[in-house]
Amino acid sequence: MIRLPPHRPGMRIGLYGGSFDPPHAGHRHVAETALRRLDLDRVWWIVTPGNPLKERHPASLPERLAAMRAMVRHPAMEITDIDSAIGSRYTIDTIRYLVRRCPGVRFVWVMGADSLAGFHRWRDWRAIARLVPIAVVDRPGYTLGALHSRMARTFAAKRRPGGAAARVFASSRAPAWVFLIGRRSNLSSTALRDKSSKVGSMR
Ligand SMILES: Nc1ncnc2c1ncn2[C@@H]1O[C@H](COP(=O)(O)OP(=O)(O)OP(=O)(O)O)[C@@H](O)[C@H]1O
Ligand SMILES: O=C(O)c1ccc[n+]([C@@H]2O[C@H](COP(=O)([O-])O)[C@@H](O)[C@H]2O)c1
Repeated sequence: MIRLPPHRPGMRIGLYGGSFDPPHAGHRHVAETALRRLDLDRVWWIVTPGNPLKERHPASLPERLAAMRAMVRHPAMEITDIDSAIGSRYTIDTIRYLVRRCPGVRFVWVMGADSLAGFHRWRDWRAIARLVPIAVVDRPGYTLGALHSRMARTFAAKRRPGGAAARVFASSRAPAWVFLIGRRSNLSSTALRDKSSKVGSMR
């Protein structure tokens, strides 16, 4: 059995999965927004060995974990390799595993607006939505696509308010989702990779 970060029944824990190739301040913004606005006790970052929908192979897992540990220094945030430790490629499998392993913990899946826009392409996406509440942090360029996505339309009646009421969102019964609007970040890993390859080619 793999070792999980400390947890106990009743805790509200955000699960924030990603490629993080490389991690950037936009990722930190998402995790901090979820932590604060949903009044979470913890955010567990879950570094995927590889997004099943992306063809490009990311940097090695140890490299990405090291970069994230250097960037994320917050007592309520845990950087984990849960996906690879349990051999999961798909989010549904990771969430099922965690829900079974941690009875009484209130998990919330956390993601950016671009992920909501394409969520209906994820394996068993409806099952994910029925298993845990989902919090979505807005991202420039993706607001409309997210709010008109198949997931948003399918579960339109299950959308919860994102204002002060979001503080109790983690106790919602799934399916439930919230769209957190506010300060936004336009950073992306693609832009950072492009920039570093340009700098490299100028040397
Ligand atoms: N600037 C941002 N604002 C809101 N959400 C973001 C932002 N950047 C990333 N996210 C979210 O963080 C999670 C991990 O994203 P990911 O590691 O793919 O970063 P990315 O910048 O989108 O990378 P890439 O450009 O390589 O696709 C996803 O849920 C994504 O929606
Ligand atoms: O389970 C799926 O089918 C699935 C499809 C696409 C993305 N995901 C997950 O979504 C998270 C964000 O991925 P990414 O590459 O956008 O950072 C990460 O945890 C992936 O494992 C999951």
